[in-house]
Order: sequence, then C-alpha cells, then structure tokens
Amino acid sequence: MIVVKNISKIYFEGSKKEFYALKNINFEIKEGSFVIFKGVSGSGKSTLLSILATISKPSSGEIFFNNEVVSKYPDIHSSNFRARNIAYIFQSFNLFEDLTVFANVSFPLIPLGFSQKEIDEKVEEILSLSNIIHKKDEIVSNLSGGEKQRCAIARALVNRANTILCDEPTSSLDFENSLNFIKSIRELKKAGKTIVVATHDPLFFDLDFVDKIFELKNGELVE
Ligand SMILES: Nc1ncnc2c1ncn2[C@@H]1O[C@H](COP(=O)(O)OP(=O)(O)OP(=O)(O)O)[C@@H](O)[C@H]1O
Repeated sequence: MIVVKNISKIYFEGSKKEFYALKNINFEIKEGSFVIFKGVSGSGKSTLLSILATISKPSSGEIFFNNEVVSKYPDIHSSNFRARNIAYIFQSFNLFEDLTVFANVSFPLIPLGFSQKEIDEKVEEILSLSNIIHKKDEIVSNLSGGEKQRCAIARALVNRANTILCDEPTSSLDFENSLNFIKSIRELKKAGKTIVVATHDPLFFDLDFVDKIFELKNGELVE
C-alpha cells in the first residue's frame, strides 16, 4: 500500500519565483491496483511520479510504502530502496543509445550484487517476457520506437520490482505500439504488480482494468 499524505512541491522556495508544482496532495494506492494520473502538460504529473519514485523529495508531506516513510530517506538509502522496489519507465525511454539491449537491461542489476551468471539468466528471462530477446545484442540506436519501449520495460522490470511507475509511456509510440504497451500493463496487473501511469493519452481512460483515475490541475488533485 502506498499512502501519500499532504505532499507539496515548491520550486524556487522563498524567492520571488516561488511556485507550487504540487499542492497538498493526498491519496492511497492499494497493492496490485492500476491507477492513472491524468492532467494537461504542466499540471504536475512528472513531479508527482518522481517524488513517488523517491527520485526527488517533496517540500513537505510524507510518502509511506507499506507503512515505511520513504520520502525522508537520505539519498543513498533512496537509491537502494528504488533499486529493489521501483520500476520506472520514462517518457523518453532514457536508454543508453550506444550500448546493446543486453547491456541496458543488465544495468539495474549491477548494484544488487548478483554474479554474472545470475545477471545473464535474469536478463535473458525478462528479455523473453518482454518480447525483445531477438534484439539482445543489438545497439539501442538501431531499434524502432516500439522495440526501444520494450527494452525500457525490460530494464524497468529486471529487478522484479512490485511497483511500476510510468511517465507518459505512450508519448513516443504509434497507435499499435501504444496498444501493445497497454497489453503489457494488463499482463503486469494480472501478475499482481502495482502500476501507476501519468498520462494525457485518452487511450488509457476507458480501459476496463483501471482501478482509479486521478486528475491533476495546476498541482492540485481533483477527483
Ligand atoms: N526542476 C524544476 N524547476 C522549476 N520548475 C519546475 C521544475 N520541474 C517542473 N517544474 C514546473 O512544475 C510544473 C509541473 O511540471 P511537470 O513536469 O510535473 O508537469 P507534467 O504534468 O508532467 O507536464 P508534461 O505532461 O508536459 O510532462 C510546470 O509548470 C514546470 O514548469
């Protein structure tokens, strides 16, 4: 269970440019559910997701993952927590374009202390599940948009995290690949993962397996 209590994020705090990107946000996400944050560009979706992922810290308020306050962890603790618990799929994939699919996907496992044999097995397994195993030794810059997305999904999932956060996951995809992405999300939900998607893509709004849609407007939650 993820509990978000009274989160605000202020940029340029204390200066003339002070700006509330998020204002007094409260919500809960049950384990195994699929929730969507929708909102126009600039409404605060990416800011909220990066705070949920413990990549950035709120200016005030707290986030609990299974009763543990994660929003106040020191940075080193946050990265350990993230490495074990969070899969983050970025808007622009954030892959290393000059490296192979295998190298990209094995990357999150390196700080977790696995042997090379274990890394090879885990990467092969997730590449097969993500339907990109046939491009294992290909350099990422040679992949199509849909293949890059599948590589990004494989990299996000290789640590077997239970919580999957996706920031505008279909913004660089065509219609068919967007539907394929949604199919992957359906499978991940069936497997019991908690999934949070920030998007303004209407394809997500009528899905029969969404548990809750929240809307952000100017940094505030309107339900
Ligand atoms: N590091 C930063 N410093 C200052 N302002 C920021 C910073 N990051 C985001 N903002 C501002 O906070 C607001 C919310 O940005 P955010 O990226 O969270 O919106 P978004 O809903 O994800 O938008 P998009 O759909 O365009 O990605 C915007 O007005 C943005 O300019």
